[in-house]
Amino acid sequence: MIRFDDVSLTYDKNQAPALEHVSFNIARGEFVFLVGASGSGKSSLMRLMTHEVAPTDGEIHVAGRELRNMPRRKVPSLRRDIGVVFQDFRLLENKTVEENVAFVLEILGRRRGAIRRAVPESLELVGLAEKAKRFPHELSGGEQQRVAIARAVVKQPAILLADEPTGNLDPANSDDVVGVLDRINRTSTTLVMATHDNSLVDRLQRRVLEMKDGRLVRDSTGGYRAEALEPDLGELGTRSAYRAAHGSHRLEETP
Ligand SMILES: Nc1ncnc2c1ncn2[C@@H]1O[C@H](COP(=O)(O)OP(=O)(O)OP(=O)(O)O)[C@@H](O)[C@H]1O
Repeated sequence: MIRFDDVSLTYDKNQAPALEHVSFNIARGEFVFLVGASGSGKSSLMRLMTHEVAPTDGEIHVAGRELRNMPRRKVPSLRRDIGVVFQDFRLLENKTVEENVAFVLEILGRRRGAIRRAVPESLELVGLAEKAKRFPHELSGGEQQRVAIARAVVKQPAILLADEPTGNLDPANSDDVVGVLDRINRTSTTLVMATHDNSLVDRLQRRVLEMKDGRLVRDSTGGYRAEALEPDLGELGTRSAYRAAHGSHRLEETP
């Protein structure tokens, strides 16, 4: 689903490379932690995945596309397949929870009926169906992050990138957010989460990619390998699994 082959990235020729000779392969449905000190290159990896920046060297494949030679006009289609969540939530303060989530689909030009169905499903997935009419400032940090997650997954992306999603949250809210990410991963969404929270990484026992000074220094695979559990069904498989999960996950499972 995400493959890096000997990827290097230099932002500025007068500075050391941000990434050097990075290679890994993330299969469909995996949950991968990206760890490493500040400045080690975690965000740069994510920026390469969304084609916000292009590699200086090496090849990147994301959701069946080779990014290095990808024409600019194909970038929106790549980004439809990727949801992104940031540390600072980035919600629109003058819109309600449901309007924040609907906005993504409006921009994508989805029909009103489809939006009316998708938004409550997405809010239910993150356990916030009953807060649809609230404004962001009326929610806790953890709830705001869960709205941001609902917004990221409402378009049913194959991949969800979370860059320090618990960085601004206390332990209880962090647990809620990680519980939601874990649930989303179980709908076959490939999940990559950058974090500084070692206790969380230890607890979840998933694959860890560790960066140091722009190099990949550790790739440990946890107990769960999605490709061993499920055949690769392509996009259709992802969507149907997502819908099946929407039907089966109820609010009482919400942490
Ligand atoms: N837009 C940019 N222009 C120039 N250098 C950059 C740019 N973005 C990042 N860098 C440099 O690239 C290196 C990797 O930064 P990156 O943001 O990927 O690290 P990080 O591991 O995500 O750090 P943090 O945990 O603090 O978010 C750093 O040396 C940083 O200064």
